[in-house]
Amino acid sequence: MPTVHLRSKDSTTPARSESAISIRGAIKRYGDVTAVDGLDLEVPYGICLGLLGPNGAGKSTTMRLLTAQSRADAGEISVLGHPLPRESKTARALMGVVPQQDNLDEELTARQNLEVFAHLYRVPKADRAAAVGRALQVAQLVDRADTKADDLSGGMRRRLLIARGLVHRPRLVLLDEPTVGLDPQVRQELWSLVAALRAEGVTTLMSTHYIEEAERLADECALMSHGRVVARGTPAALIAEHAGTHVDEHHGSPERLAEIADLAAASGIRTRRTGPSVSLLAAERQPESLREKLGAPTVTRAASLEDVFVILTGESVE
Ligand SMILES: Nc1ncnc2c1ncn2[C@@H]1O[C@H](COP(=O)(O)OP(=O)(O)OP(=O)(O)O)[C@@H](O)[C@H]1O
Repeated sequence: MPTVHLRSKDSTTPARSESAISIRGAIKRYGDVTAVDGLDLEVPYGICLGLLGPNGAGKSTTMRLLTAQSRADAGEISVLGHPLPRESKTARALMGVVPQQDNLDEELTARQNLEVFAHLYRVPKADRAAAVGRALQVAQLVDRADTKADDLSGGMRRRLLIARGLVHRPRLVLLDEPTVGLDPQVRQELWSLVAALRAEGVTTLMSTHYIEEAERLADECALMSHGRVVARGTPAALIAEHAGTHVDEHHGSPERLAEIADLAAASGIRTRRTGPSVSLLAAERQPESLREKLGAPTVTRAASLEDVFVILTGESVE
């Protein structure tokens, strides 16, 4: 990964807000569906916050509210100190947005795609060539600058999409499911790109339903379920609070597993079903009496963010 400078040079003039993003009590309804349901979210400057949640949790809707593509039915939202929707134009010009859907112009080359956005983001004419050159470097597409987007591989297009959102060196970047549907190798490449942003101190809000992605890249995670944040903290803190230090997995017949789950619940120990086993979270907290009734677990393993995700959202993971 080349050393690239992604952060805005104008960071000497930070907005006078405490958070890069502030969402208070936001509600967004689509007919009978409440996609965002009283959402509170503060993103301090300089961190990468992972917005983690299952499909339908409201992550994309939250992103759309922040880019003012959607208007909240209630609540207060401000981005880089600019209240939305009143100052959405200013806010949009200051942030970089990387959408979930690939919306590159396929007829244009990589360079031309970046030029169009440098223009849209009002990069001064004299600086545009340098901005585009830097973005090509970020995307590692210097050699493919004159290739039409249509002829780039899936991974190259994703990198271009991210670099396009960075062409004006924004202080805040919104990444909506940056690696959804990509193969593991391409995902790894994009992770280095996001890690570079983080190292540069660019504030990043990244929605994802890949737990590993959040665990690797995010300083903090906000776990979203049914339109609101149900837990927030560093991955380590979330694991310690909700899943303890270790998990006991018990295998057995379906009847035995149901019995184990009932016994654990009666002792206030949370469980999750994983295929042919039942897992006791924070197993170190189980009383001796329960341990005696259950016998030795089949496997004992370290608690993970996946355990937290499953227990708090009630969803399984891919
Ligand atoms: N334009 C829309 N019209 C109607 N319902 C919508 C619309 N956009 C989102 N929804 C609904 O709002 C809820 C939240 O959707 P949203 O796309 O924000 O979730 P998500 O967490 O981003 O999930 P995914 O990972 O699948 O994108 C879902 O029930 C979805 O069907």
